[in-house]
Amino acid sequence: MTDHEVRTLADDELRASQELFRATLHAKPITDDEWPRLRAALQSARSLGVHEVDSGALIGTARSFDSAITLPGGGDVALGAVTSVGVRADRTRRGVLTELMHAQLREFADRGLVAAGLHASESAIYGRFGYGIATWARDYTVDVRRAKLRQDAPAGGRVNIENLDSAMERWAAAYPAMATRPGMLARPDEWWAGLRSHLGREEGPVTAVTHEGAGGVDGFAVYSVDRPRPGSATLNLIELQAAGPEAFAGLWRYLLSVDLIGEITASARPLDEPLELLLTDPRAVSTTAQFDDLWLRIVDVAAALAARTYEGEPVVIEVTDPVFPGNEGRYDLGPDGAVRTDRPAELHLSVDTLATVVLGAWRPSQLVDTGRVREVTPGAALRADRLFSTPAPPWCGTFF
Ligand SMILES: CC(=O)SCCNC(=O)CCNC(=O)[C@H](O)C(C)(C)COP(=O)(O)OP(=O)(O)OC[C@H]1O[C@@H](n2cnc3c(N)ncnc32)[C@H](O)[C@@H]1OP(=O)(O)O
Repeated sequence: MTDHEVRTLADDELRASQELFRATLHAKPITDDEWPRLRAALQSARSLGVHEVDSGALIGTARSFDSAITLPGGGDVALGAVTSVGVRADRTRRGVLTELMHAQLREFADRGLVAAGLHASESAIYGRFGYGIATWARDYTVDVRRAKLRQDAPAGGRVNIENLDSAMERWAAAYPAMATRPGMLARPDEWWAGLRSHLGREEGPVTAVTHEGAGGVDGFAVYSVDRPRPGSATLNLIELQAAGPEAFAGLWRYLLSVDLIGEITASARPLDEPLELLLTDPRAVSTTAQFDDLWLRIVDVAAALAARTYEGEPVVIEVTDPVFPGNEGRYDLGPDGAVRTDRPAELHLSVDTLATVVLGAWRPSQLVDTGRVREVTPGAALRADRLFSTPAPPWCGTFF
C-alpha cells in the first residue's frame, strides 16, 4: 500500500497541475490573464495527478496530447505526446514519477496508442521506462553579414508577413504535407493553441511569415527580435517548416534580408538541414549545440515495426520489455514487412534500444559495438543497418 494514489485529473484540477509543473521547473506562476490561453492547449482527460492520501495534496503530475508520428516509408502510428511532468520538490525520489509513467503507459496501451514520445529535461530520467533517443537536433547561429545565398539556390514563390492568428490557421491546414520526415508529429488543435500561448510570453515582437508556392502555402516561419540596436539585433527563429526546397530557400532568402539584424539563431533544427549548402560562405552558419530531441517509447512493438518499411536482407530480432511482457518475443523484419516468428533470433535488444534504431537515429552495428545490442549471427547487425536505414536523419521538429 502506497501513501499516494494516481488518477486522471478533472478539468477543474488542470490549473493546479500546471501550477505544480511550473514550480518543478522553477518557472513563474501562471497569471489569470495567461490561464485561458494555456487551458486551450490542454486536452481533457489527458492529465494524471498523484495525490498524497493523508493530506490530499497534489504532489506529481504528467500530461499528454494525442498525436501521431511519421515512420520511415511515410506511414504513421498513434502516439501519446508526453509533457508537463513534475513531482513536488519535497516529494521526489520515492517513486512518484515511476507510478505516473507506468499509469500513463498502461493508459496509452488501453487506448491502442502505438508509441509515446517526449522531450526530456534531463537525459537520465526516461530510459528506465523504455524510452530511447529516437531523433537528434542542433542549434545554430547565422552571421547575417557573411550569409549570402548562392545564385543557384532554389527560387520561386513568395513570402508574406501575416497576422499571427490567421496565419496559424492556414499553417495548421498546410502542415501535414510538411510532416513527412521520420520522427515528425501530427499537431492537434491544442498544440497550435500551445504555440499561441508560448508566443504570447515572448518579450520581443513576434512576426509570422508564410511562403506560398504554385500550390498554395508550402512553408512558414515565426520569429521574434531582441536587442534591437540597429545592425546588431538578434532574430530568434522560433519555428520554420517547409514542404520543399523552394519554400526552405525562399524563407531563408527573406530572413537574411530583414534589415538591422546582425545574427539569426535557430534552435532544434535537423542535423542535415542544408542551410550551409545554400550560402556562398558555409561558415556563416555555426552549430552551437547538438542534443537528443525526441525520446520514443514503443508501446506496441508489433504494430510499430509493421508500420514502417525496410530495404535489404531480412533479420530476426528478439525484443525484451520489462513493462509490457506482451511486446517480448522475436520479429522477422524484411522488405515484405515485420511479423512475429519462432525462428531463432539473430540480434537481441531491449525496447528502449529498439526506439533508438526504429527511426534511423543510430545504426544497429553501432549499438553492437557499445554493448546495447547482442549479435548472435555474425553479419546480422550489418544487415539490420541496411534494413533500418533512412534517406534523411529523423527529426521531430515539434516542441511540446
Ligand atoms: C517530458 C517532461 O515533461 S520533462 C520534465 C521533467 N520534469 C522536471 O525535470 C522537473 C524537475 N524534476 C522533477 O519533477 C522530478 O525530479 C522528476 C519528475 C524528474 C523525477 O520524479 P521522482 O518522483 O523523483 O522520480 P522517481 O522517484 O520515480 O525515480 C525513479 C528513478 O529515477 C531516478 N531519477 C529520477 N529523477 C532523476 C533525475 N533527474 N536524474 C537522475 N535520476 C533520476 C531515481 O533516482 C529513481 O532511480 P531508482 O529506481 O534507481 O531508485
